[in-house]
Amino acid sequence: MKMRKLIAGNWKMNGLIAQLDDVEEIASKIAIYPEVDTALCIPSTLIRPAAGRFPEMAIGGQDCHMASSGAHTGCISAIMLADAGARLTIVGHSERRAAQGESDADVCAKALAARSADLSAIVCVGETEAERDAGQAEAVVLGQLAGSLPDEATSEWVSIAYEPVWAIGTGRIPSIEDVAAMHGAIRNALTSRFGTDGAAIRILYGGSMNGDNAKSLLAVANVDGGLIGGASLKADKFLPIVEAAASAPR
Ligand SMILES: O=C(CO)COP(=O)(O)O
Repeated sequence: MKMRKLIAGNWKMNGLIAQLDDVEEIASKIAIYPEVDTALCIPSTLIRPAAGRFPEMAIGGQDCHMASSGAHTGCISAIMLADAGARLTIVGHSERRAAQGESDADVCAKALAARSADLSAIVCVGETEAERDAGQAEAVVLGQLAGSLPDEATSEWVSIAYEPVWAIGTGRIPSIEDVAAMHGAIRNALTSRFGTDGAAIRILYGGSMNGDNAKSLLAVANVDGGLIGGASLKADKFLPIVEAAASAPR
């Protein structure tokens, strides 16, 4: 199925107010690529200033609590993200699954909380290196997908990000064949669970995507965009990925 590519940045715990100058550069150039959807998931402290200064950019959060409010010191709810001007949020990133012990059921509840606040959700899945070496990559990823995606998921508000844990921040990426196999397996799982709409849910690849490898990754069947960490922090590293998405087959 032909679909618009989505290139989303994940700044993680990086970025002070001065770094909004990079967002300004990105925001001023994305109009050159109207065929690509772009988003930046930035620290919560920057959402309000970024959304106010760059209304043309889709600004997002990187996590949300499953509850809308309450006694959860240090947490942020989806409705708070939306109130600050976010249009989307990442949920279930492997760094949170590992460091905060988030389960598939937690991620599922967070995705539903995002939906309730009218946010889109990027739901992340991905295997560790040990799991891949043991030949379990596909089973792990499909298991995470089954548990992390709510039955209410539709292509309107959900994207998947396949991020092999061992490819994040390492400069290593899977072979093109392995990317094709995993994205194909995810696509099959989506269509068997959600029918024709499952064919329209975007599946992003994440993990060391950069201006040099984006073109070949984005040409793979069922790679409908990218979730970009390190290379999203600087406009001159992020924009070449958007450009590669603009010229990639749809
Ligand atoms: O974790 C990632 C995006 O969510 C990927 O990070 P890198 O692009 O820095 O490898």
